[in-house]
Amino acid sequence: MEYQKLMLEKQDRVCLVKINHPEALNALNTVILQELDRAFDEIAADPETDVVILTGEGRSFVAGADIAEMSVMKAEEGRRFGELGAAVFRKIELMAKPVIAAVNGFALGGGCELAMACDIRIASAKAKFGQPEVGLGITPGFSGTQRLPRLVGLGKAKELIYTAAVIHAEEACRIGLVNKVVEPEELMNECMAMAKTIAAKAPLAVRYAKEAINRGVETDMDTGIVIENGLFGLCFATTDQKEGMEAFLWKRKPEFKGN
Ligand SMILES: C/C=C/C(=O)SCCNC(=O)CCNC(=O)[C@H](O)C(C)(C)COP(=O)(O)OP(=O)(O)OC[C@H]1O[C@@H](n2cnc3c(N)ncnc32)[C@H](O)[C@@H]1OP(=O)(O)O
Repeated sequence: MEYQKLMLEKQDRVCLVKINHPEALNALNTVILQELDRAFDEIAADPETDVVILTGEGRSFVAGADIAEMSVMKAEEGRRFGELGAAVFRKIELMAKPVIAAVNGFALGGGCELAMACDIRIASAKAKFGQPEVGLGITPGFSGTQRLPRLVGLGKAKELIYTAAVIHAEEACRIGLVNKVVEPEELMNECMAMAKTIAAKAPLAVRYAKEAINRGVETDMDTGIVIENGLFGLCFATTDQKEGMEAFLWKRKPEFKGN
């Protein structure tokens, strides 16, 4: 499919999605949000992709939602813009295939929210994170008020959102907002290595694990355990479960087929 503001590249069952609007530090406008929506539908249906890496072109991951576009919005338009971003990010979060955010620079406002919708965040040592919205007269609007407390805890999330503080990658890692910080020149290698490690595992088992974790954290423990039981059981209907266990018992490498 054709995209104006995204670049998609596939390699070894990994799809790299790059937001390509560097002249505005990859600020998210309506066109980019709609293209992300379309791209993630395409990737979800692509039998050749098991893992996704999401990053930004140039010196920024995403410096937020497009302030110029938002500056002229009235209440109803603002609400609809928030709903669009929230829906696209939820699609990314719930997509069966794991998504790694390769945070190469600014991840502010909608950019931090986009990174949080991904499963795993690996950051360049140069990356900066924050929810600066209250300094613009708005709240976070692409689900940051919901995902940040779940990732870093209530007190830290409130501090970051109320003060609009911008923090460095190391601090983001210390508080649990990112998984790992690497030197800028190592970022894509590191993300690709992790993506390939995941892609070498049984794809359906990885997808069921993602579903169990995602649905489990949104419910109580007993319901979460029931969800896990169901998905664990489904694994035994796959040929990859037979292959994985047979390979272990015969002391050989498994060859997963994704079914
Ligand atoms: C629901 C979600 C809501 C939100 O996300 S609200 C937005 C939250 N984000 C922010 O508040 C960050 C806004 N951007 C900045 O504060 C600064 O940028 C940076 C600190 C990230 C970088 O500063 P520097 O290195 O001096 O670059 P530069 O000259 O400010 O930016 C280069 C070009 O990028 C445009 N740009 C940057 N961020 C945005 C944005 N979020 N929306 C629209 N445009 C943006 C600028 O205006 C400029 O453009 P030009 O060269 O034409 O002057």
